[in-house]
Amino acid sequence: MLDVRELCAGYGGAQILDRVHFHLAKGEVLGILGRNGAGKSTLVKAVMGMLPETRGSIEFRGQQLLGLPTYRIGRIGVSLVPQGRWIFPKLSVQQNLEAACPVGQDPPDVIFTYFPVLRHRLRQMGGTMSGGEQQMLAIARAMCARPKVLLLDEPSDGVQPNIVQMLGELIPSLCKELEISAVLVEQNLDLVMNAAQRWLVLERGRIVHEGRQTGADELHALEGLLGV
Ligand SMILES: Nc1ncnc2c1ncn2[C@@H]1O[C@H](COP(=O)(O)OP(=O)(O)OP(=O)(O)O)[C@@H](O)[C@H]1O
Repeated sequence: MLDVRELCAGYGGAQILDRVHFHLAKGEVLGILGRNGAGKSTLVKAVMGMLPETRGSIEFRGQQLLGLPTYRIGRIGVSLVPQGRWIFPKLSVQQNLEAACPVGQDPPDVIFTYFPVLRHRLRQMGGTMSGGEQQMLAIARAMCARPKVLLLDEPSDGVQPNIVQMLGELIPSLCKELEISAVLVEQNLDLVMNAAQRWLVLERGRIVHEGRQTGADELHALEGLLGV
């Protein structure tokens, strides 16, 4: 679904990502781990076409995304759930969802299958919802564009543990059932090991580790790399 090669990106002449390389298979959940400032958010922003200083190659089903504006990348089938959620706080849940739908389309019903709480909150202002509920809204909003690739940037941030556990079960089942592939950027090791089939560790903008086994050795290696 996504084939990223030699990706370099940064801000104002400062290079943050250094020749990042990965692929994402259909229906796969790929974790991206790393300490604060490692470049995780920069990676998803670069894929979304939000950073002008991006070089390398980002292919989505064989189509080059590099150089396309963000709205085109969204229309082609890649959706971002940004860190901090960025829902519209003064719009209702319904309006938040409608704002993300292609013109003339309603929010897909399937979002209420995965997030039934939203159906009962359609008139509530987004900003009055809890952190966990806002995260569900942010994921549901991204699904309104009917993406084939979801980029989830630290969905556990500011969310209580029971909802994080729920996300750990929901993300892989949603991807499997709807044939969506996901890049799951996280600092929460448990969430990544529960939800992802494979994970990469970024350190100062470079991939320094790739794992897929959930055993004690891998956990120990990840804890060392992440300093937890
Ligand atoms: N808009 C910006 N302008 C300049 N530098 C930036 C900007 N955004 C991020 N950076 C720098 O890029 C580096 C990587 O930041 P990034 O947000 O990608 O890290 P991260 O791994 O997502 O961290 P965290 O887990 O804390 O969110 C950091 O050194 C950060 O200070």
